[in-house]
Amino acid sequence: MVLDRPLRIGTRGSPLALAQARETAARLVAAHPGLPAPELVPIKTTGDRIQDRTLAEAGGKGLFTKELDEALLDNRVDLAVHSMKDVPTRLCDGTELFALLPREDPRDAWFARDKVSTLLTLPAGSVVGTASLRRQALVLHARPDLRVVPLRGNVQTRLAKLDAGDVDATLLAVAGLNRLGHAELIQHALDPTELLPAVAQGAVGCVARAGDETVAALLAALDCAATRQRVEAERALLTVLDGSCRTPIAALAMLVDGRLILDGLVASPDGARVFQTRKEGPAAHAAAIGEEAGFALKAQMPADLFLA
Ligand SMILES: NCc1[nH]cc(CCC(=O)O)c1CC(=O)O
Repeated sequence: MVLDRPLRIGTRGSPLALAQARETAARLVAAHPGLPAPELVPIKTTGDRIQDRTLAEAGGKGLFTKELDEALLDNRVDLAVHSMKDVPTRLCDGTELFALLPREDPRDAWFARDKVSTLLTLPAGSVVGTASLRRQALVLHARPDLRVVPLRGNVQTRLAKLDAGDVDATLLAVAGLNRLGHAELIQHALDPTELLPAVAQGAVGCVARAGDETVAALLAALDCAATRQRVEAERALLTVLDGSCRTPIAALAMLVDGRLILDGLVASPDGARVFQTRKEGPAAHAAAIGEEAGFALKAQMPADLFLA
């Protein structure tokens, strides 16, 4: 398939978003020899503008996707590249998810200012910086004696704040550091049994206009089936729980010999209460396994957890 003009790829302007968009462009060109080099179109989203409060405080869904959806629907871009972690379970009407790139490492990476302390050995009373309610809840669950304060900004900003002594430790997605070419900065990756990742962490998705057959066909070559099954299961769990920014939810699906194993968790923001489930089945039933896990969590959790 050959297009006579460059594809316009909508992306946020952060270094990580640009790296993901560049990877998508490179994969498109590799899959479709003769395709004109795609053009990157950086677009600022509401999530990029909010710097004075955490996103949970700001509320609302699609803080990192809305302006990219608008650009798609206005025909200013042909596709948008997203961290799937930031994409609401219900996509914007008129858009469709056409490809998931091969998933990166889904785990969270740990950074201590002293470069030796771990989540378990950090001195009592130490301050962990994170704006993620999930990371906050799971850190406090493991270590109720630590303090969690909001820490926002892109990867570089947060690591600079750690160096400057604003906090004693922080967490970032391993995937982000790997995709930025900074794997060497990772002190260690937290095991999912210790800190279960966010739904779709490490997955990158390509969204385009529903019914755009040309772009759909170009993106079909990029879709990773294993990633799709894992992300489908995790997002089905999230859909059942109607995940809002205010509820710490975590899920991770793994594939083993054609079977999908899904771990899911909900917690109170203070980490005092954690509810977990594990469901498994044939990988082809990914969505059903996700729903089953979601309902199992819903059955365990007290209603006030959603309001906490
Ligand atoms: N909410 C911000 C965000 N969205 C995706 C990633 C990392 C990359 C990924 O999970 O794919 C990050 C930063 C982080 O959590 O450290």
